[in-house]
Amino acid sequence: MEASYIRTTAFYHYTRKLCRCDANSMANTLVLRSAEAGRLLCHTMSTRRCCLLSEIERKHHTGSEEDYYIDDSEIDELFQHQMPMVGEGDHRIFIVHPDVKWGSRKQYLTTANLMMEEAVGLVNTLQNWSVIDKVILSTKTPEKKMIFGKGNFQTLTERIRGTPGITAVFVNVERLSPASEKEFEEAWRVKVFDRYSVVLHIFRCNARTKEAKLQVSLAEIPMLRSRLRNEVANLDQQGGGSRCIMGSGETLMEVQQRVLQERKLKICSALEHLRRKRHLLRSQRKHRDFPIVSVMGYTNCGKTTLIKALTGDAALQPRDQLFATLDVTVHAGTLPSHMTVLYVDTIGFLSQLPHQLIDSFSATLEDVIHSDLIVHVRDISHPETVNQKENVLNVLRNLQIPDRLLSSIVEVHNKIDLVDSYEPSEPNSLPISALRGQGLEELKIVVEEAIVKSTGKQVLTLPVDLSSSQLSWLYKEATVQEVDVNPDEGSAVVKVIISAAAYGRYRKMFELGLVS
Ligand SMILES: Nc1nc2c(ncn2[C@@H]2O[C@H](COP(=O)(O)OP(=O)(O)OP(=O)(O)O)[C@@H](O)[C@H]2O)c(=O)[nH]1
Ligand SMILES: [Mg+2]
Repeated sequence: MEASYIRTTAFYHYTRKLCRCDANSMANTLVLRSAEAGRLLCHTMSTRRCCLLSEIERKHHTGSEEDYYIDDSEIDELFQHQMPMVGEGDHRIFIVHPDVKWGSRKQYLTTANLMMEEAVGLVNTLQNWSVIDKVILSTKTPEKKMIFGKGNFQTLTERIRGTPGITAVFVNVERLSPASEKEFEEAWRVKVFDRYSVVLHIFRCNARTKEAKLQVSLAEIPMLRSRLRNEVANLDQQGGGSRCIMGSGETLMEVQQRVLQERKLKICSALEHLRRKRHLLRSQRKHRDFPIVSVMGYTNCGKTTLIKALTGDAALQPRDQLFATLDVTVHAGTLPSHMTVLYVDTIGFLSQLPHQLIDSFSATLEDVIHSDLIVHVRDISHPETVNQKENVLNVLRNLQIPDRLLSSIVEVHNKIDLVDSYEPSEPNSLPISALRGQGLEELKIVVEEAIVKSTGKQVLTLPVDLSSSQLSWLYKEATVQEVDVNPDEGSAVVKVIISAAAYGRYRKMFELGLVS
């Protein structure tokens, strides 16, 4: 039987299968087997989901409250069924770092050795992944399909093929083009990953909450798209990929792209739902007038450890792992004046993190834009600490963080316990050890001063009549620092930190005598 006929028949059965899907079944994993190639194109598809999607899309435009709701089991299902980008199980990795020696692509903020160290760190973060061998190769054309020159590529191919046990090669570039990936996989006969796929896999392994799972699923879509393009190009070469599936008027590529587009729409809708919920929580927090401090920094610098030390929140779990925190979480702590602040723990930064990945997670960082202060934590014991700082500041600028926040950042030098005879290298930075609890009281004082400044709160001394509800009102709406009671007169002098809005309300209620 002619090969293209077999393919067309396979597409036909595939389409029929799509149409015959039981509308009540939650998901149907459809496997298209291209008979002669023996390849599997597995794609998850559910007719019910498609209906749901159009419904979501429709509601999206009408904008009613429960529009975006997708229950937990559906999110889990979506997350589980989306193809894991780098395969399951163990990997023994060969790392290649293409080093650009000059030109616009050269990394001026770092060195090839340090970039390689970071790549090793990424691999070691994953359970059951290990580095078998690694090499730094210079290149002039990192953007070209082949990246490496002919001679280098040949030597590299021989070395990879000659090293037993390798299951994948990690090319330490932000993103490989589908063509390069295909070329390399054919030459090296193992899977090929780039920074995007490895980081995304770490995210996938660490995603615990609904939002993180949805964001990972969203970030995976561009990879699924390019993989699909590769698969269809392969079939095309064999003469059938872009043909219409019988009777449908759509090619396989178009069907698959549509499925992905629909999936993307669904994820975006669910994220929008969660974002709205977060917005509501944020406005409730604001209403309660608690200042918000966002704790940011490079991955593994000690953000979670610091918040744990400042708040005593036992639920926080610092881990010696890249991207241990994938969700924004909020934790209450107290400053020296007894003011309650909310510390926001954020996702860590990494150099050369692909933009699509940042985009997917930037929604998570929305809270930062609405905070009153940013604390930038630096791992001062890290050899790359200066470059890491630059990287964090660059990302913050790109995230459109307001100038008022950028200009008031409190910089913290963490892990001083790991640095022999630490000497402050920069003015206005605070040395601490979050792990050992060093420098935390000083940090709290600085945070308090910065908060008072940024929120426009004022420290006031108010005379209070103890027979009225003034004092309890102040305890509720402001931060009471000191109460000096005069028992004979039944009054007190109270030192408070209070916002302009709360003071306005106070005056209206008590000083103007409306309430006693
Ligand atoms: N020696 C020392 N280790 C620290 C200090 N602060 C944090 N660590 C360690 O650094 C590792 C990372 O800490 P985390 O608090 O999880 O770092 P993070 O910035 O939240 O990391 P991500 O969430 O992955 O971005 C853990 O093993 C901590 O115990 C410190 O002051 N001194
Ligand atoms: Mg963390």
